[in-house]
Amino acid sequence: MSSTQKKTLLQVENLSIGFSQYVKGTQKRVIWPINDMHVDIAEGEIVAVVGASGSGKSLLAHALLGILPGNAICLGSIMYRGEELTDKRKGQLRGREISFIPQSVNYLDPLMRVGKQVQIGLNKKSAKAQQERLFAQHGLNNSDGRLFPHELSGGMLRRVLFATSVREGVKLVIADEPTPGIHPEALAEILKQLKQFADDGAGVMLITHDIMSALEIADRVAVIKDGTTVEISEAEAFEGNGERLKTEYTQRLWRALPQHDFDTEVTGKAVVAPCL
Ligand SMILES: Nc1ncnc2c1ncn2[C@@H]1O[C@H](COP(=O)(O)OP(=O)(O)OP(=O)(O)O)[C@@H](O)[C@H]1O
Ligand code: NI
Repeated sequence: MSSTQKKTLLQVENLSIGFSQYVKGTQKRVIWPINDMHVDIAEGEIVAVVGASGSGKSLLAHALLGILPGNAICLGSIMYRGEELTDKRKGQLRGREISFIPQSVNYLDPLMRVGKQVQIGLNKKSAKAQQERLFAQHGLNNSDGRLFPHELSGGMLRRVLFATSVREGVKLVIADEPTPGIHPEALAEILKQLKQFADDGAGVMLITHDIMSALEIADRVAVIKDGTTVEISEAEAFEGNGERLKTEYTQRLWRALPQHDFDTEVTGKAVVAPCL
């Protein structure tokens, strides 16, 4: 599906994020890990955001959710459903219309049973039943709900995190690396669920290192490098030798994936890969 056919849900333009830091004790300076980044998502569209570690993917997610640290400076324009996404609005929509699947399981409360955590934000009356349904859908046992985060495996915790994102009325899903530490079957299930969000009309931002998995469901791919957007291309452009990709950086990234080893042999040229 192309974004031109659908209504724009989210439009990020000229996003820069800086942190003021003290140097030499008292002198302050600002570093800018995100510089002039842009990305947009239409209703019902899945946009994968890929980029090397430290390129600024999580900061982008946190800026959209309004959960950047207090010393962060955020510039640029974030439009959501045609209106500026102010800090106040971010707070109102977070965990409701805008759903977040965080990168780290540390986002879970270590002192609260995981079942209870999944019930947060659900209608009080039906919360317990709905949580149990979500657990079943995510391959978790009913009895797991009584456990605390430290009593679950990494893979199980990721599934709990995922269950916290499924809320009625979700219009934008931001998933930050939802798949590491997950076995292939669960990976397929997560991709299927993200696809389901999109089929139900939500926009999905899928932040990941795993381009091949992302391409199974993504409509477009935004490539991030050093805090800026290098390229946004239709998922279909990621095929063959990557001739349809716009930048050399993305072409190198694509050709360096393990699946494309044979290309190096055919051309006899060594591919210098930007690492993901
Ligand atoms: N609170 C902070 N203060 C200063 N710099 C920060 C802060 N948070 C993040 N950064 C810097 O911003 C850059 C981008 O970080 P970010 O976590 O967004 O990367 P990422 O693309 O999500 O990486 P990964 O794939 O490893 O999760 C990094 O260089 C990081 O050091
Ligand atoms: Ni990250």
